[in-house]
Amino acid sequence: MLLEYATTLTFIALGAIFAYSFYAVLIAGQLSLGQAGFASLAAFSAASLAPSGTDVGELPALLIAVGIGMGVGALAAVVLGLPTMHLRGVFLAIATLGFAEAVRVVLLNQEWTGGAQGLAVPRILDVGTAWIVLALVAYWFWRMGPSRYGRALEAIREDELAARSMGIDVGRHRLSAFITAGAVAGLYGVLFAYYVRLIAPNDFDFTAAVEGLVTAVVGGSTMFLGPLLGSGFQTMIPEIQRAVGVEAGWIRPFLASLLLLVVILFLPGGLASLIPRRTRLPAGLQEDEDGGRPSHLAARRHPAAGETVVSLTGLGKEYGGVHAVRDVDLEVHGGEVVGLIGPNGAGKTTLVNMISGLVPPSSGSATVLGVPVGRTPVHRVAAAGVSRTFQHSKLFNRLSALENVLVGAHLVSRPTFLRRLLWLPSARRDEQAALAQAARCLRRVGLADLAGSRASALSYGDQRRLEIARALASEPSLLILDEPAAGMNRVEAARLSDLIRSLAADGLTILFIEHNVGMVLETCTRVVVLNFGEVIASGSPDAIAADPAVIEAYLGTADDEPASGSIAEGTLPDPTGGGADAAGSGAVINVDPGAAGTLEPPETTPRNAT
Ligand SMILES: Nc1ncnc2c1ncn2[C@@H]1O[C@H](COP(=O)(O)OP(=O)(O)OP(=O)(O)O)[C@@H](O)[C@H]1O
Repeated sequence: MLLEYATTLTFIALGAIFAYSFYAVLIAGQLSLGQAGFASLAAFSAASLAPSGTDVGELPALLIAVGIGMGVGALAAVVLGLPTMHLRGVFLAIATLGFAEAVRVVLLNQEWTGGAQGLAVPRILDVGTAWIVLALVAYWFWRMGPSRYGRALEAIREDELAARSMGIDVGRHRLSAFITAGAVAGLYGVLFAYYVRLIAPNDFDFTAAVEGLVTAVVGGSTMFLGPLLGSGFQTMIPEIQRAVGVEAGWIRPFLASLLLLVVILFLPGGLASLIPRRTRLPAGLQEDEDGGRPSHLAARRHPAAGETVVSLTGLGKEYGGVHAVRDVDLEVHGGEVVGLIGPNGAGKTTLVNMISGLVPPSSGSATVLGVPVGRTPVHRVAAAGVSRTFQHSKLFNRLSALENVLVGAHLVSRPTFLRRLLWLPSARRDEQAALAQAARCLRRVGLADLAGSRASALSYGDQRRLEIARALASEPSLLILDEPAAGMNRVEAARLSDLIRSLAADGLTILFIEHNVGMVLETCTRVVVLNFGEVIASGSPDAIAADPAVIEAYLGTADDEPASGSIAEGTLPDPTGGGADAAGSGAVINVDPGAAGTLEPPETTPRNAT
């Protein structure tokens, strides 16, 4: 019975292994078509270099061939990956496709490959071995998924900028995913060669690459079983045709294309997304008491009170002719809660983007926690102890709230993937510590009940709190919050104010932008006011509330329309001078009478990308 279907079963296994080489990069959000080239180089190298089965025995010959093939595939991926890893989306697909086509044409014109005639290879692979290898590959990706490395790849796929800000070295992770893809494609090439008996460069052409990609996409790139489901489905179509007596050759590609269309339109996560994804919640997650910092996490030394955390000298940023920030001198010290306020377009977000390393300054210098920002990659600034939230939530939408916060703990948790492969108890201990840390942060912002919910399914206010929990998980020394209360109601904003004060009491230094001036005055130890990119005032909340320059920036000069309101009470008019219409032009400030320390429901305004 099994033998009757041996060929079909072997091709399901081979197709799935090839699809895993696409899955390896799709999981990190990369679209590559170079796998056909890796497989082809691996197949011909192994077939030419590996000893024959008659000399060393069939299994050793196959193992040596697999070793050569995976090595060649991985090496080719390094060579191709180094110059192309900065490319995104379709550009990476085109570059890698170009590589695969170049490999095909070169191999087609070589004598040692047999050219278009191909190269004879002994059949050593059988169905059992093919499935054992597939099981090993699937095991690799299964164990990788919930590891620190696997979660980092998923985070990169969901939002690369946010992943960088969590301390993930995106370039290194993308390259390692690409090398894995090369090795797995090489493995496929060798197994294919040692099964089909005759390989030709045209077996690894554009159609083969697209078929591998389609199999991975149809199966699903968010769950390790996806490639297997995709390959099973694709390979079974002709078998089903045969069983029902319809032999037309066009049916398989037609159904495969139709399925691809259906998956892309209605099932973006592929067939695997039909399998419910469970997020394991750590024991005690729902408990109210705060269990303290898990001892397995890497420790971080926070600056003492009064120590310089941020030092900006003559910092400026110019976009074309627009001076978003000009000549800012600012020091922030350990334990301070500094509020950054100013009218729309004053340069607040640009300033914090420079402090967190996202935007390089055009002039001046900035040192944050001892790191010179501007010359330091974002993930290194994060590693120095800077953590942030964004003006527009940048959550990992397809991950659960808990998984989002686990990614936030990337910097303080230990790598677990290789130890997970071996089921070492220490990996489990480290995972438990990371889970406990994530649970602690979720509890701190009041989201423990929603730990298993997808980030995208949360309310706007909860998403903002989740971003704060994610930022806290790395145990930062400097926490930067960009409009954290946007979208929160009054009660939530008041709770947020309490949270910020309690974080400061724990020794965190906090810098936050907020349009709710009342809340800023109530929460901060110092307020810095920006207008037209320049610092126009800096001082205690009381001093700022009475500062004539600040009042002028918000209320306008004597020549302007008279406007009523008080900074101290947080009852300021819109500084852009707009009414309801001005919302469309970016106006937002809490103008609710008597709303000191509170916020109105969200006013939607056009914002920067970050
Ligand atoms: N990437 C960019 N390219 C060009 N101009 C930019 C860019 N980012 C910001 N600017 C400009 O720089 C100025 C300051 O913008 P920024 O977003 O920093 O102000 P903001 O005080 O944060 O405003 P808001 O309160 O509306 O968020 C604005 O004039 C804006 O148009």
